[in-house]
Amino acid sequence: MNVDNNRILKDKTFDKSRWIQMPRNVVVGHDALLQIPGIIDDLGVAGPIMLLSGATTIQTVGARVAELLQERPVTTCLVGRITYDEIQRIEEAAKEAGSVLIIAVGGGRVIDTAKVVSYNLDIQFISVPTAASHDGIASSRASVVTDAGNVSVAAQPPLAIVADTGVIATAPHRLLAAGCADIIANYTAILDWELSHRLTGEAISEYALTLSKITAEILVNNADLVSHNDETAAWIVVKALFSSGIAMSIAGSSRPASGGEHKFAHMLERLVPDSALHGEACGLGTIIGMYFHGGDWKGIRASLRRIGAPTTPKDLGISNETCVEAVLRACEIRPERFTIFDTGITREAAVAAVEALYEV
Ligand SMILES: NC(=O)C1=CN([C@@H]2O[C@H](COP(=O)(O)OP(=O)(O)OC[C@H]3O[C@@H](n4cnc5c(N)ncnc54)[C@H](OP(=O)(O)O)[C@@H]3O)[C@@H](O)[C@H]2O)C=CC1
Ligand SMILES: O=C(CO)COP(=O)(O)O
Ligand SMILES: [Zn+2]
Repeated sequence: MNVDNNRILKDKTFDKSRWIQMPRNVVVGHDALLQIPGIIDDLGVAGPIMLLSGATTIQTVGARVAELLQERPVTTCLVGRITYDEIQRIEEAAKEAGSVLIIAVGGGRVIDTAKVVSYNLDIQFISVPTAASHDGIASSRASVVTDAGNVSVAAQPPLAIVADTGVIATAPHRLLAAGCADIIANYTAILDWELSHRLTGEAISEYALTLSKITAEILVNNADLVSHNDETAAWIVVKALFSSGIAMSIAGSSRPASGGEHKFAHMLERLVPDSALHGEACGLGTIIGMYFHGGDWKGIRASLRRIGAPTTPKDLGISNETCVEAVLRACEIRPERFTIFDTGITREAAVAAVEALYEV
């Protein structure tokens, strides 16, 4: 059943209520894909299935999942950019096919699309990440691209997550490094949340905040283990992405994992679409955000470098000027979310921050 995570039920004695939705089955490990038919049976969902995937992932993992489901009625749909038009197109296809369950096999775009479509149609969905590239694997939020930039919308968390570490370990290392950067972003996301709490009185959830922070710390402590084509590395990163997603579900917002560094990343995506993976842009934003907070930005940069994530505009193939523009215009994204990027940064300060990225 879909719910508004922030629904407030008025009551005479206690006027606060929150409905937190969490995944029911989480299967992580080698050959976890093989568990999908059993998981569907365990969930007791019977009827037509919509298999959502991406243009690349359908050819490998999506095809394997389709084979595992060959006894069942399955409609396959490929997801492009996650916009409201695209969501509507997939909703229509799911309605036409009478789908009662969505299985999302792919990266963050595919999984976020399934979250919104399943929420709108009030049907269930299973998240099958093909890469550890983002922390939306488990969360009840989805990020949708609009003309005004990315918006974070309430959505349905997966009823089950199937993370096959064999699959994830063979994905390009760039995706794993981006997932790590999306977690490292939690450092500045929580600093921004605390800043907003102090300056604007915004409510914070200590549980969500602490979980988000510990998740980033554990990941950074294990950074040396994050190597390519290694299932242990896939394990470590998937656990962190799951944990960060749960922090968002507890908060009922992406606040614990998305602050100014994400606003910067969303603006960069708007200025130069597809120049970076989501996590890569967030990593760059985290160094810059930490620089403005006066924190250990060199430590953040060192962790990102160790993992193999980009740390300069040059690494991403974009100009310093574009990066400065993204710093200055990050405040246009989700203006209601107060962060260090919303404090009136001057062009001189933005240029200095971007130049500092190259310091040895
Ligand atoms: N809701 C939330 O809480 C969160 C949402 N997000 C969202 O997630 C998205 C970012 O996710 P991300 O995964 O980086 O981006 P994408 O979903 O765009 O995936 C990036 C690319 O990786 C490819 N890919 C995925 N898995 C594999 C694999 N095993 N082998 C080869 N290629 C593969 C995809 O292929 P294909 O063409 O098949 O798609 C795609 O081309 C953004 O839209 C972001 O806003 C991010 C964090 C949190
Ligand atoms: O990416 C996220 C957390 O990593 C959350 O997405 P938003 O920035 O769209 O809220
Ligand atoms: Zn993110």
